[in-house]
Amino acid sequence: MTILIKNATVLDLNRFAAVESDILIEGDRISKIGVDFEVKEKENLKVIDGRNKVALPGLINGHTHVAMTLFRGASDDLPLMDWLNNVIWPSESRLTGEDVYWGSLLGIVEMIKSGTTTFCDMYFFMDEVAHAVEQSGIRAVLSRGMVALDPANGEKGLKESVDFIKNWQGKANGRITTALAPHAPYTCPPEFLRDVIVEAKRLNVPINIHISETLDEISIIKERYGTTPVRHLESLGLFEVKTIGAHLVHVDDEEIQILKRYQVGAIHNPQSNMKLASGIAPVVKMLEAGVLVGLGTDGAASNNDLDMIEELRAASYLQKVSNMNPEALNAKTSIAMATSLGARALGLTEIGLLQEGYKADIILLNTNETNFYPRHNIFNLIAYSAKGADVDTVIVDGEIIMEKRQLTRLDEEKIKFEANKRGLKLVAG
Ligand SMILES: N[C@@H](CCSC[C@H]1O[C@@H](n2cnc3c(=O)[nH]cnc32)[C@H](O)[C@@H]1O)C(=O)O
Ligand SMILES: [Zn+2]
Repeated sequence: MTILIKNATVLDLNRFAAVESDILIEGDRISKIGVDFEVKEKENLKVIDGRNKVALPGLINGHTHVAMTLFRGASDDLPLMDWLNNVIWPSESRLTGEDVYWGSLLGIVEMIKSGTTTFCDMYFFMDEVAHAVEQSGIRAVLSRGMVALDPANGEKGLKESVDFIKNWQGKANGRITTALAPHAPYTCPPEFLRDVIVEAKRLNVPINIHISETLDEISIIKERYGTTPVRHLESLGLFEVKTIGAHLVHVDDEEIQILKRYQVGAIHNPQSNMKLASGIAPVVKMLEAGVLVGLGTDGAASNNDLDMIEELRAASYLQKVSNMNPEALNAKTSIAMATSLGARALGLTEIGLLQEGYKADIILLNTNETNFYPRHNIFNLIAYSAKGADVDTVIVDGEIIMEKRQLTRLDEEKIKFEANKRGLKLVAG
């Protein structure tokens, strides 16, 4: 189908400008942005009225565990290690593939409705997550999380990961890409990580891993290996593979230089870090050093939602208060972290900008709500006043997957019903 968005306010994140223009989408790509251009296709043309709407690249959720929506609100107000060991991991041991499928759909609906068009996931029963992605029309980088404290479990995880990558890499017209996901340096011993690095090079996929999330992790790594997580992973050669590192809360200046040198994608999850009291990542310092910093929500059980508009605002406010500087992490930078910079952090080169030739992953925010008036500065309005519910239309890969807040592919009521039933049962035991 050919889609023409007429008279929208289009965000150009290369120049950080907002321009009144039309956008033409042919197939899965943006073919033209401008005014008064001729459209040849007349028959199969869908025209969207862009007045009172701002078009921006679809938001990129750089780190989540999407099916963890099933555990949302089941257990809150705990530190990470207690939360994982005593609540989440026992409940996860009862999960079935079908549960993960419905939980993933619930999370995907939530993401689409708040403007996310790409997410990076680490979980298990990944075939089910991939089916949910395929059906929903969203884009995703998917990885099977591997915990190797018990070597047999690590081996099983690696085998499943390799099969998953072979089956799904590039599927759904390229909407699905894959990664290898050793869970964290404290759950994956060096010998296992070495095997993962070899496989990642052989399969040419990135590595997705939690790094330096809490001070507990820092103590564990210090005790076991006499160093810090980033140095430990560097010495193993892990960063020779394109790495997507979630959290990176506790990193010193020298580690920031390591992250920069290897172009590690550092995914900042401010709300999860605040809620689990993990700490405050030195985002301003990382950005100044030239690290590719993206943004993520983490799972819905530690956030507790998957709304990237909220997340980018939280990122900005957290840096302002921790640096005691209101100029820190300004509106444009936090929007870039959720879009163009986030794409680069994940190693995705065809999304994150509204630019001719790029994949057509576009969201339209309805700017006709009171929170968008007066129209002083659209970047400030998006970063500090917009809400997930202002997302009106979502296009991924050239297809409209939500129009006027109605999902075109998914049955939202059925998804809520199934996910609720399954989530309650899993946590009750
Ligand atoms: N336990 C599985 C694979 C783990 S997938 C990824 C794991 O990350 C867990 N997780 C979710 N949020 C966080 C976080 O913030 N830090 C560390 N782990 C997390 C999540 O509960 C899930 O168990 C196996 O070996 O078969
Ligand atoms: Zn996580």
